[in-house]
Amino acid sequence: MTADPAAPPLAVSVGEPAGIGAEVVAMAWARRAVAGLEPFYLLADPAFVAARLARAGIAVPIAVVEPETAAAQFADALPVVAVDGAMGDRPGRPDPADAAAVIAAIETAVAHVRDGRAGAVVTAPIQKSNLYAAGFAFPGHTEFLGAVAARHWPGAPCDPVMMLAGPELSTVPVTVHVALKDVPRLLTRERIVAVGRIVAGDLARRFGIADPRIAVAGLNPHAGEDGTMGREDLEIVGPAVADLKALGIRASGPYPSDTLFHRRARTGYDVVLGMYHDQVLIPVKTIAFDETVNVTLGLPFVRTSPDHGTALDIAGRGVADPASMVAALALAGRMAATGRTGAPT
Ligand SMILES: NC(=O)c1ccc[n+]([C@@H]2O[C@H](COP(=O)([O-])OP(=O)(O)OC[C@H]3O[C@@H](n4cnc5c(N)ncnc54)[C@H](O)[C@@H]3O)[C@@H](O)[C@H]2O)c1
Ligand SMILES: N[C@H](C(=O)O)[C@H](O)COP(=O)(O)O
Repeated sequence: MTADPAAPPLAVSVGEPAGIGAEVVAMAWARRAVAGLEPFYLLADPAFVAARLARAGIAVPIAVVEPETAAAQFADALPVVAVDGAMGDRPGRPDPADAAAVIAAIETAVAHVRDGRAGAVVTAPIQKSNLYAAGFAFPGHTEFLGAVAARHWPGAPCDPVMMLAGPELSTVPVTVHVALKDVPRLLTRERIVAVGRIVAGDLARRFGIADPRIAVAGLNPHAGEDGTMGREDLEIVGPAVADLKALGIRASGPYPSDTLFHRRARTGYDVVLGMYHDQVLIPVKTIAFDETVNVTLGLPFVRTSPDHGTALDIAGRGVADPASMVAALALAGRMAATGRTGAPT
């Protein structure tokens, strides 16, 4: 892909300051040329970023900028746009005092895209429990971004759908950040169809897969074994697959999920729609933890994220692998370019 010099840079929210976010963003910047990354800037407290990079021994210069001057600085330094609020350099020790600035970074990234100052949002991981402790009312970025988008793009479709996109496997959970015991209650024919439609539409529009093959995983062992191991696959998942087919979408299933992810099975579809988080995030992270990207479909803007979390256990040491952040930045750049030109790159 050739970078468009007129394209706005990508806005990257720093995520949990006690985690590895700032470190993997700086290390991704160091790989910008070899990875062919579009210009990006980090939304954070600049004093925190400087302190963390020094502590971690990451020799990346930073430049405090506005979004409009980020691209010009990108060759020489990691551009940092200051957010409201301070962030503490406490590796491995999240503090609810940082939560307001962490949330402000995410909100600001979206506002910058809305205003045309940024081309896409890339988020470094948040420590969900730390934000909850400070009153954050959303299970994760995915749900929060849906609410922020609805505010900034009134009337536009905003139904966030999580997709984990890896080099060999891409998966979508229909239910996301909910307790396993609540999944059967939350699983409806209508919701499976709604998610399937968003996946089919966005894979065509944003990924250039014109008629994506969607394999739908069953909820129960052996997809219910004809109703003997749970009736949801007969009564909810199966009818939803039929509805998707009736809409002209190339959906199939429900399939037993234990045999849906091996190498040969993976040649038969473009994406798996699963019924709950771990059913489809375990295989994708097991196959390619370092390269997989979390993409939010169903929004009026592009958002990507690495697939890993805050990695509190290794924060502050400069040893985190930035590969998934590099992949998230690269994918956001490609998706933003597709949005500008209408053609997948
Ligand atoms: N996008 C996001 O905001 C996001 C994504 C996933 C998890 N999380 C959050 O992160 C927190 C911690 O989650 P977790 O412990 O389940 O998963 P985790 O991904 O943070 O860590 C799991 C293991 O993988 C290692 N690891 C993670 N990323 C690494 C990297 N880049 N290089 C080297 N090793 C790496 C960690 O050291 C740890 O041993 C939770 O609050 C969770 O909700 C946030
Ligand atoms: N469910 C994601 C995962 O395990 O990788 C992660 O929690 C990120 O979710 P958000 O992007 O919604 O924060």
